[in-house]
Amino acid sequence: MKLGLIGGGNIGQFLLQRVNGDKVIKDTQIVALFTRNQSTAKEITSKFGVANYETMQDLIDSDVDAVVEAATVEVVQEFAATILSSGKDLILSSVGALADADFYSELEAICHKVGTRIYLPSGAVGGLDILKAARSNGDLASVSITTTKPPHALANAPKDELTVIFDGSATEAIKLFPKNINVSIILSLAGLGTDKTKVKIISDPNATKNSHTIDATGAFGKLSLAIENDPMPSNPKTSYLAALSVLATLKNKDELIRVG
Ligand SMILES: NC(=O)C1=CN([C@@H]2O[C@H](COP(=O)(O)OP(=O)(O)OC[C@H]3O[C@@H](n4cnc5c(N)ncnc54)[C@H](OP(=O)(O)O)[C@@H]3O)[C@@H](O)[C@H]2O)C=CC1
Ligand SMILES: O=C([O-])CC(=O)C(=O)O
Repeated sequence: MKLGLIGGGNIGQFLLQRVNGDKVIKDTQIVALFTRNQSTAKEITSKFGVANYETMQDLIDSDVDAVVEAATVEVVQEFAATILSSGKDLILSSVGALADADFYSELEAICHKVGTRIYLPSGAVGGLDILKAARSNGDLASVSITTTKPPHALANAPKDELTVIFDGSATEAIKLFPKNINVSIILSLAGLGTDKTKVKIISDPNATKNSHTIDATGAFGKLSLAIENDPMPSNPKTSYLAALSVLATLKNKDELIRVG
């Protein structure tokens, strides 16, 4: 499989190292890159042997089979429809873009018409299997997530005291923190939707990890899941697990026997 990559940052460079450098996925290579910073693009192209495209359309017109996004919510909003319409599958890191129900429906309609698929990795959290199973019978009653990060991993967070900087719905959370709370949208999509998924974001000056606590209730019983994520060294906002989950999605994309 030939992959195109959007975004040469933290997750993008991790994928380049594992897929192209270490060849961890048989018969799969990242062959094309579209990113913003052209000096980073030059370094990446010479280190990993990918072609750099200065416009998204040029990448779409290339012979890639699928496109992996590791950029921003805005980039997904701008380019997802064109990519899917061109017949290429899309694997997203910035899943927060799908919080907008109209945008979600628009992309779903394109996939239906063209026969393409969107893959949404679990990101920096887990428990999606439990939410999906509970929801399948209409028995999921509540879902909430509390995210705690150090102030330097959040936007405009107070530096010296533990502060709840957001308390509300996932719908509002992703608008205010598009680089921090994609996790609330993957939980919403697996569970009760963005309006009913409750989100709390805490800035903790003593935190060294990106922690997420997920609570859910329903006819199945009660879920309580706490994860303490090590941040990526190159971008403290992003947990290492988020990058691993994209790699796992690529590895499992065409699997014949599906787990979960
Ligand atoms: N689903 C989840 O659980 C998680 C999702 N994420 C999300 O994944 C995404 C990637 O994360 P990460 O790799 O850490 O982010 P980085 O900031 O490290 O990298 C983003 C890359 O995208 C590039 N970029 C930004 N804007 C554009 C644009 N308009 N056109 C082309 N390229 C662009 C940046 O270029 P430049 O160098 O010029 O800035 C940079 O190379 C983010 O949206 C993040 O919020 C992160 C963690 C968890
Ligand atoms: O990486 C994390 O811990 C969570 C994150 O940034 C996001 O969901 O956007």
